Amino acid sequence: MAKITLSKLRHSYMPAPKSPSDYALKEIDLDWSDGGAYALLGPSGCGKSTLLNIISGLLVPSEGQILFDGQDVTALPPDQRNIAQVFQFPVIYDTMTVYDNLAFPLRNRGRDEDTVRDRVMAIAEMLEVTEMLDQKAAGLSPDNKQKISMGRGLVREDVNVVMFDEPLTVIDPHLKWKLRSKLKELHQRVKATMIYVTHDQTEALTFADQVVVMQDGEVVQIGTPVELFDRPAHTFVGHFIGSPGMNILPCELQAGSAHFADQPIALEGPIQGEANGKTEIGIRPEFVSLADTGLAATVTKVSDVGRHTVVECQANGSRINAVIEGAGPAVGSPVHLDFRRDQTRLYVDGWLATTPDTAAEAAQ
Ligand SMILES: Nc1ncnc2c1ncn2[C@@H]1O[C@H](COP(=O)(O)OP(=O)(O)OP(=O)(O)O)[C@@H](O)[C@H]1O
Repeated sequence: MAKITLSKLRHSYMPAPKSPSDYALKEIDLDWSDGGAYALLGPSGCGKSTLLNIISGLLVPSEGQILFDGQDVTALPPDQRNIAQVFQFPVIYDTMTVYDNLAFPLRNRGRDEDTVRDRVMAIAEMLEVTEMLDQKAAGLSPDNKQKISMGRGLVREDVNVVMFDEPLTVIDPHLKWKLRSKLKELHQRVKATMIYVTHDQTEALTFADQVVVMQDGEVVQIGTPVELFDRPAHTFVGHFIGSPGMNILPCELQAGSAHFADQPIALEGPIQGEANGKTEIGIRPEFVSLADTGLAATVTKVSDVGRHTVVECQANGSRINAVIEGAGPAVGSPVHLDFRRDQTRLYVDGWLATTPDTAAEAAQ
């Protein structure tokens, strides 16, 4: 396994790129540490496949370098990078048995049959497919075919990185959660460096220790699932992660305080920098509550989502979601909303601009 470094990486599909918008990947500097479980998360078109293809060697970046354990591999073709890849659709040989499919990557590299047997049996046991080893792959369900495809990616111990590209696309929704947790468990057992590419936040947050969130060719935040939820560095992360996502409200700054709908809104702490630009308040629905006083709003929708209720409100032309316990008020009711102060953040031009009030925290 290897540490992977992306240094000053940029890529444009255009022959003579000029402005930043001509680049599918804007400048990316990133370290993927040896043995880490990473997810690359972002909406369609943000540049995930471009980045994956650059790491695997299918694409040579317009600028910058890729290093494996400090060694420059930017110009190396895919077969010399020692990478395993699992794709959206199963890549297996239908006419071979499951055993031979799993053994293929090892036999291909000339491993002796004892080593092949040890590895295949270990991977089959981890994936719970031991009883299928003698079956022809052609007869397997799509889920099991994809499991074997994952097994082929994991069977070699000497790869630099295992990359998964939206691997659960073909999996039945009710089996997805099973394979998601299986992959997490597999990472803990095989301890390989793994990069999991997805546009699905649940998949990313279940699998990864560190999630790299991309938008429009840029990495906007790298963090643990908890960090991304607690302190989104950008409104995009706040909105993209969470269900429903963070409430983002336009606001004005007056003498250093944020005002929404002509009301002062207490922020978590001091504002860093000049705060020149578009100012917005960010607060997660989990920290908005219905109260006797506070921001006046009207309930527009109430959704019972199982463990809690999402109350959607309108205030001053903005939608504000609150997540509450128990039944919600009737649609059309006037309500007051209270924002938990230590969770109320300010964003300037999309980027987080407040820091926690350490004095208030210390007093708690
Ligand atoms: N071969 C290509 N030629 C020109 N433009 C491309 C090419 N491949 C991708 N792009 C553009 O580069 C940008 C990033 O695309 P990319 O496929 O990397 O995103 P993605 O996040 O993987 O999206 P998806 O999940 O839909 O595959 C997009 O604007 C896309 O249109």
